[in-house]
Order: sequence, then structure tokens, then C-alpha cells
Amino acid sequence: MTVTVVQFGGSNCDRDAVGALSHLGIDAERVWHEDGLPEDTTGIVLPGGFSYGDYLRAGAMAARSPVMAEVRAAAEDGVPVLGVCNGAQIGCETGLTDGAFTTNASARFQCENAYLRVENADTPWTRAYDEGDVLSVPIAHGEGRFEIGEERYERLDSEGRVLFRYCDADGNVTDDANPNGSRGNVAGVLGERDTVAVLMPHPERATLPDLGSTDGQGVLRGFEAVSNA
Ligand SMILES: NC(=O)CC[C@H](N)C(=O)O
Repeated sequence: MTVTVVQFGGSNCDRDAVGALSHLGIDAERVWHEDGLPEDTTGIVLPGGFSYGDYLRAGAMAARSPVMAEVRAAAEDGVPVLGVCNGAQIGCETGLTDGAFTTNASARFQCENAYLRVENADTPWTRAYDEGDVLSVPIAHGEGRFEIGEERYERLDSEGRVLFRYCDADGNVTDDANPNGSRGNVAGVLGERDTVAVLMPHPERATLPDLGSTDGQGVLRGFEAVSNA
């Protein structure tokens, strides 16, 4: 099993992703987007960062890289894909997941801890948790406000494709606990298949006690969950 971490110009969490996966015993390698997906790819991370300087919209330019057609085809074949932060934006811009991430309600870049409530524990990315569990995972973004039309939001929600919601330390989903103004406090969603997930918080930054939290490990272990399925 080798997870490919796709590096774009301006990615800056690709090394962190490889390091966190390796720490968990999951084989991972960083690949420059122009080189395409290696044949032995069994999972894909779209990492965080500032691909192409967030020009146009965060993730919009990376989504036009030819590698994303390969990522989309792999996702359709059931290869697990995880988009983190800028990777989540790239995933949305590619159409791997519904909705869009836009400028924070504060209009500022926010780098802080966030609490996430597990909304659906029956997915590869959340099977390590129970529904309603509260995870402590950092956020760091300027365009993390999830937006989607009302009907599509209802559909996402009713199909169990909202993976995480921002909440307070006790698991209450409130406006005060919504760091960026996301619709419905949504922090992460699934694609059409539950093997595709994107989230704005950084699970790879919550994988070691020295980082202040290990709550993100279960998300990364989603790659093992799919390979063992
Ligand atoms: N940490 C990140 O991946 C940041 C994503 C993007 N550059 C933003 O500010 O919204």
C-alpha cells in the first residue's frame, strides 16, 4: 500500500502528511503533480498549503492540473482520496465533493485549535471514532467557509455525507463554535463515495502528543480501512 501525496506549486503540508502517515506505519510518498500518479498508488492525499498562491480562488488553479483527471479516475475506481485544507479546496474545485470553500466570515486568516464533532462514524475516515465524539484538531485557513445551496446542503446532510461539524469542547454545534461561518458548521464532507473525503482542519497536525493532540490519527487510518476492506 502506498499513499501518494500530490505536491503542487505552493503546497506546504505535503511533508507533514508523509511524516504523519509514515509515523502511523502507512507507506507514503510525495509526488510532484506533473509526474502523475505512480502505478502503485493505493491512496491519495491532496495536502494543505497555498497552491498557486490561492490566486483566483484557493485550489482553483491546482484543480486544473492534469493530475487531477487521474485523481478523479482513481477515485471513481474506489481509490481512497483525502483532501486536507488546501487539498479540500482543490477537491471541491475538481468536483470530487460538492460545495465550495470561500473566504472566512472574519475575512482573516485563522490559525487556531478547533473542535470537531464526528457526524458519521460509519466511514473509513471515522471508523476509529463514535458518532458524537469530539476531536481537537487545528485549523489554518483564510478560505475555509463551506458554502452550498440549501437543497444540496439538505441532500448532503440527509445522505450522511457531512463528516465533521465544528463544535465547542462539549460537542455543542453553535454559531460561537463556528470559526469561519461555514454553513451548518460543516468542517468536512464526503464525496459520492465514502472513500473520498475533504476537510478544512489538519488531521496530520494532530497525530503526536508533542503536537498537542493525537485525535487526527483515526482520519489518516482511513487509508488502512479501505485497503483492509
Ligand atoms: N493550510 C492551508 O492549507 C491553507 C489553505 C488556503 N491557502 C487558505 O488559506 O484557505
